[in-house]
Amino acid sequence: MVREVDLLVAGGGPAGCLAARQAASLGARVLLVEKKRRIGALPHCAEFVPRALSLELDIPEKTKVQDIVGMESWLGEEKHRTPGPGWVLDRQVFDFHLGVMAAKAGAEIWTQARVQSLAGDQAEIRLPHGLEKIKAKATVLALGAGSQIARELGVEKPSLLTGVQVVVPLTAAVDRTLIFFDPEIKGGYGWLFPRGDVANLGLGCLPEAGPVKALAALRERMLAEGLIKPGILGRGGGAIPVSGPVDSFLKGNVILAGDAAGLTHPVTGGGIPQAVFSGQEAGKAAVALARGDMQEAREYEENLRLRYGRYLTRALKARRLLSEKWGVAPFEELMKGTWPAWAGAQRKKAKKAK
Ligand SMILES: Cc1cc2nc3c(=O)[nH]c(=O)nc-3n(C[C@H](O)[C@H](O)[C@H](O)COP(=O)(O)OP(=O)(O)OC[C@H]3O[C@@H](n4cnc5c(N)ncnc54)[C@H](O)[C@@H]3O)c2cc1C
Repeated sequence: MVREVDLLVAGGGPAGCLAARQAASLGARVLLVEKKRRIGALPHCAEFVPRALSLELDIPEKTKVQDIVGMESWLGEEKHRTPGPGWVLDRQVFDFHLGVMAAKAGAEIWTQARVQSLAGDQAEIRLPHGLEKIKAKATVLALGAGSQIARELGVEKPSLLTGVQVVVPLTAAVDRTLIFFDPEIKGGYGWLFPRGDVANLGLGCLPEAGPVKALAALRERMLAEGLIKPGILGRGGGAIPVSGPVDSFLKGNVILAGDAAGLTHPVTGGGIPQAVFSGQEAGKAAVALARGDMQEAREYEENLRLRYGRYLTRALKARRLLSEKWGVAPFEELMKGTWPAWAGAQRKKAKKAK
């Protein structure tokens, strides 16, 4: 038997959950499918979000584990302190909370449900008890970075950095995100994002640059600096897309959102705010698409470009510096447009110096 819905949402990360919530709250019959056992189970993430995200989404206190006052970037021996307030979240709690919001709005959620194929309005979902066939008027594709299903729809494979991360005990409280640029971390950077007594210590770099070895070296450095204690409480990692937005966010009756749409920042690897924005917008657009309103559905592309076009274009330029000129890229060039607050602070400093 084929199950019919208005909207199929593929993937239960932030983009998928918010698309499902938005569409369900507009009255659509929504089915969200997630391959993991639980929404929010072990997301690959350093878990930092800027405070500005709260303008778009109510972020409950229970999802925040650490207040962040700013950022400290290490470039060799140089250290730059810049503004950049935000929070380190507990992504497991955060993503689950978004799933609950979607369910409360009326979306039906299936876990341990893997999208096996997607063609036109037909999808096959692999569940523990067998295969389910779904007929959907529209689909939101929010399967994260580099999915095979996206490729089958004609989405080009993005360039991916390999992200690796460990959870380590801190020696003392830290209230900033620490960022490390180092020639050993080729094509990317390292991070230490505090979360109470522990921190997410990780890096993203070119896969061929030996991410595991580079992370071991970074951990040794942090131990030598006295920032962390010995021991590893957890390990994780994942792919970080860094080639920018896909050529089209609409593929027939499929709408791409979040990492699947290539919205991750090509230098910082940050993608939660873009997943939140695009998920909500994709939910609205998918409802329009399901009732055959192409005009409104196309506004999705326009909204994404208006909101993130310039930001991501500038970041792509910085990414090129990171890939091509690594080792000689001046810090200020690298950072241009990457963290706007940083740029603002530098401008003020330069004015004062004059
Ligand atoms: C190591 C690392 C650190 C990061 N740190 C940060 C950070 O500090 N701040 C930040 O803003 N961003 C960070 N990011 C990026 C951030 O995690 C993503 O941008 C964000 O999760 C994107 O949300 P999404 O909903 O698009 O995709 P995802 O969160 O990846 O969700 C996709 C979902 O689809 C599911 N799925 C995949 N295939 C299938 C299938 N066939 N069938 C059913 N379900 C499927 C997956 O299980 C997953 O739950 C980091 C990424 C990595 C890898």
